[in-house]
Amino acid sequence: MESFTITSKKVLTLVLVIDKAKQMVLLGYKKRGFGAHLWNGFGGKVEPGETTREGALRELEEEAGITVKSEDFKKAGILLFQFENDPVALETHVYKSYEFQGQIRECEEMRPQWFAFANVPYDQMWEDDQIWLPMLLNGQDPFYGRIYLKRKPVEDIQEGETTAAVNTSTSTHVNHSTTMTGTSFTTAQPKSGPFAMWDYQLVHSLQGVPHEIALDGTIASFEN
Ligand SMILES: CNc1ncnc2c1ncn2[C@@H]1O[C@H](COP(=O)(O)OP(=O)(O)OP(=O)(O)O)[C@@H](O)[C@H]1O
Repeated sequence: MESFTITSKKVLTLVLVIDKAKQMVLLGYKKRGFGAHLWNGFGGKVEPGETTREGALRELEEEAGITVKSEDFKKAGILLFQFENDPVALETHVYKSYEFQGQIRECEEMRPQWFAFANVPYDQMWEDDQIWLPMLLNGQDPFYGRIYLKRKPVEDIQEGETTAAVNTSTSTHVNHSTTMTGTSFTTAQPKSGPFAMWDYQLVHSLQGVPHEIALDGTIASFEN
């Protein structure tokens, strides 16, 4: 795991708005920047002086034009993305809401669209989304974990690439402990995006959501 050693992290947010009655989730097509041409939740970097909650609500308003009342806005998980040969990890705080106010609108960065739970475009999303988003949609949150990604060879990220099925024969590593041990699966072939998921450790937590994941993966405290 030498090539996945990290020395610092950036704090990011990711927001999923869900229509429970219609069993649909609001995603955004990222038009530019990191993760361009992929569907994802709404979010971005947390600014100095902002809490992750405030940052998540601001990004949702900027990118989808909608607001969520504080009491409806729930922390669903925290994910530490580690990239091969990159000492800076991305600590992503995931939030969810079943309610929202305002008019959904497109912006320069994101094009929002509702998807039925059964039609989420996982083949046009970050590979890790297919691991944790079903958990969030099925109410198996909160969760936390680490996800390891490798940069794809350039020839694999050309348009029209064939997408090999991900090996899901081993079960997803979801348990009720607070440790993050065990390996789940390694993708046979990269799917979408500039990075391929290499490995992950994901835990369905009964204690709430960790405040943060330390660089060595340890968890100090939880919030509810
Ligand atoms: C590696 N696997 C991943 N899987 C799922 N989601 C991922 C992700 N890696 C990053 N993300 C999300 O992508 C957004 C990037 O945000 P990003 O555009 O960089 O931030 P922000 O809008 O502040 O950027 P600008 O400052 O406008 O450039 C942000 O929500 C972040 O959580």
